[in-house]
Amino acid sequence: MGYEVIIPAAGQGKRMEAGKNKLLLELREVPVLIHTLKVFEQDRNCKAVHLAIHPDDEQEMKKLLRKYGIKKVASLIYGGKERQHSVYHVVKELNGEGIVLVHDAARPFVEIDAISRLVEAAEETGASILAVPMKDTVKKANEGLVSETVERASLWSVQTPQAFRLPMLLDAHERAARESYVGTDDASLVERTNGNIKIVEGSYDNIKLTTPEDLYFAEAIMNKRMQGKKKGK
Ligand SMILES: Nc1ccn([C@@H]2O[C@H](COP(=O)(O)OP(=O)(O)OP(=O)(O)O)[C@@H](O)[C@H]2O)c(=O)n1
Ligand SMILES: C[C@](O)(CO)[C@H](O)COP(=O)(O)O
Repeated sequence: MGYEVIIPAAGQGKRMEAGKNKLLLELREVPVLIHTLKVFEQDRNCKAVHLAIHPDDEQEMKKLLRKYGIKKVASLIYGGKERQHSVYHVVKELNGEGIVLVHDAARPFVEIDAISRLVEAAEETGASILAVPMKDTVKKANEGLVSETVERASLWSVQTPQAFRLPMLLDAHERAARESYVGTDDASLVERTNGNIKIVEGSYDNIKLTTPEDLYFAEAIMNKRMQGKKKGK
């Protein structure tokens, strides 16, 4: 059940328009990055955290790790131009055949129960992803005109963490690098190597903080969790 986790945190958060890496923004006076890292600090199955960072954030992030007593960060590695490059820079440094998770630093609301179900699935199939059923109707379009409505029953909104046996993840990244393929998640690279990827149903709360309005959703999720705690849930 033990796993290591790669946390890409080397983005610039351009769509958040905060003028700095969105991971340094605070939710209830704690930086987003720390909210995310605390989940893995608290999960006893997490053996080590590997953080991909931007050189410009290095000092600030190191300071935060000390301030909040984050102990499981085993390596800090400079990321690359795209998220995928940041993950690859870390994957290359890891050893063994165990389960490795990749989790966006910008998803602070993932829960330990979901991580455990994800890891269990990856132990069976070699790869698994968290996802939720699509709620919207999705259409394809050409130059602003609808060309097709996609069958919703088979559509999932994909989240992180995503879990893989390390050799499978490494092979997929090496192949993508050789073929100059850039995908928006790690599973899309594994799909190209014909890996079987199990979908594990997650929670709609596990949002990625991407644009400014996501901060309002984040506040609502934190409120809901506080209320739950007060009621002893
Ligand atoms: N070159 C990059 C780009 C992104 N990420 C990380 O990947 C996660 C998901 O990416 P996204 O939400 O797109 O973050 P940003 O790239 O920071 O945002 P934007 O695209 O709006 O600039 C984030 O934790 C981000 O820090 C990364 O490690 N390296
Ligand atoms: C990996 C991911 O969070 C899964 O939903 C997503 O694909 C990242 O994409 P983005 O382009 O960085 O928002």
